Amino acid sequence: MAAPLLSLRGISKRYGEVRANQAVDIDVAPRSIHAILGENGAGKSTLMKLIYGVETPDSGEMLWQGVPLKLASPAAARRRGIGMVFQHFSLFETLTVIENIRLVVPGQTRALIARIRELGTEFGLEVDPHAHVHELSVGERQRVEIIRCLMTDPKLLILDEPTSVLPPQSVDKLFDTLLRLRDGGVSVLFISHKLEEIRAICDRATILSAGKVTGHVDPREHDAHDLARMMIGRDMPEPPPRTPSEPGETMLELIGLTYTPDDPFGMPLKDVALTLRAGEILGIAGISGNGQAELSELISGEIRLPFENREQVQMMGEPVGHLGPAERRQLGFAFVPEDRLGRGAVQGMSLARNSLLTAHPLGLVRHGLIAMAQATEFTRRCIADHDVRTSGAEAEASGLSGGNLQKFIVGREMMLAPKLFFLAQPTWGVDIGAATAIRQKLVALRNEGVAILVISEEIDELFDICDRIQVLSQGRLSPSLETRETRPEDIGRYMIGAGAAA
Ligand SMILES: Nc1ncnc2c1ncn2[C@@H]1O[C@H](COP(=O)(O)OP(=O)(O)OP(=O)(O)O)[C@@H](O)[C@H]1O
Repeated sequence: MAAPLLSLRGISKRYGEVRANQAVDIDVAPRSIHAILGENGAGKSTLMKLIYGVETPDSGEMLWQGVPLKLASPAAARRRGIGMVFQHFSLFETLTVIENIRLVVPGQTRALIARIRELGTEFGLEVDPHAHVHELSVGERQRVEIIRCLMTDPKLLILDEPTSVLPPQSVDKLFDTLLRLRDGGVSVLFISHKLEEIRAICDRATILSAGKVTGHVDPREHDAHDLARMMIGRDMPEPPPRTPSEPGETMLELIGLTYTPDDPFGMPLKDVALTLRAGEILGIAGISGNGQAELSELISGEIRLPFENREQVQMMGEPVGHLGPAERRQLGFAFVPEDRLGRGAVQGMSLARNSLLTAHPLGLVRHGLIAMAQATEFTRRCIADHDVRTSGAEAEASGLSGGNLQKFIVGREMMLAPKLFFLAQPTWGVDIGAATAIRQKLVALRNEGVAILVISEEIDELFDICDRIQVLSQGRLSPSLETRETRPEDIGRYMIGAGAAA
């Protein structure tokens, strides 16, 4: 390989007892797309934070074009030519594209606009500099983030799970951009759990396991099964078995649900109808931003309807549209929100205290006082049964890797033994082994008679586990489609609002 652009030698980083990176050696070649693969908690994000100057290594050396590199901050990394696009975007919605860019990139507005257009044409990142960010799709927002990085002429661009937020059409467009960037002389470091994507565009892949490098491979020479085996140390798990079942009583019903959000950037829902019975899994397909957030909040009770419209949402046969989340939970409803940091868990609290948030009715509070021993015991069981990799019940939620926190939240809600279980993006950021485990558990619950509603952008996931699928597009819900009689293209047609075809 040509002299590396970036070399890591013996890089280690600990958080307390956790050795997040141990003696990591990696060479990133110039003009390459280099994947970092590994299970949840393997240390991928930590490594990227070290390279971008968010954290400093405890030991080891980084070399940039052969010269030792010490970074005190992300600003220092950017000055050296290292840029990073985070999973959670950092744009101001009420400002325009150019206003957002001007906040971090110096220069005259006219020259900046010309440069935005130039980069857009060169790398397939077309976006209107005068558009307000709230008007843009997720794919377009990501383009703005990438353009903003490119304005500082980076030689290395780091992308942390860039495709997890994108609909399929935008993924292809992003890959086209990354290939053009590579051909234009930029190297890309790319974290993803999607092995097929890695095979499609990466020249090299480094596999991390428990903080250590366990291999460097050319991903094009291995199939997804091979890569999974290297990553998780065993064969790729089988998709969950779905046994035929006779659906039981209706557990959730939405009847003519129409709702206009207060938020001017929200998506109104129009005449949404669905029925979910005990012993079935219903999937809601579609791209976020088409009413998913509003629908989730109306089902969870975070948004309440006026009393006179309460019949539009029914749970276990009762009208609940006017009730809040706690009252709905009392009926046997459990809920995993899409936003695990803002609403699923409180970052600054221990896992045991996070258990209390929703599991308090299971004897974790007695006579109005927290029963800490019970909360700890509940949390230990959740950690053990759901393979949450953490130091224990006292660990703070903020110290868990993204995928492990997701496993904890899903596990906590499953332990409530709900009759009606609703999950939004249940395996977002979860590695392939753990995602299959979650899907298997959902199917097992369905076989036991639980009614399960899943909102997901991952069509494969919905086809794996759902009995029926409905598509949410522009605030309208399609009719119910039997999964076994439906093809992904049928879902795609509803996603773009085209409806059924012969
Ligand atoms: N700020 C922190 N405090 C304590 N522990 C941390 C902190 N950040 C990361 N860790 C721990 O370091 C390990 C590596 O975490 P990291 O986020 O790098 O994993 P990852 O491979 O990116 O995982 P995922 O795929 O789930 O995002 C995990 O055990 C995590 O709990």
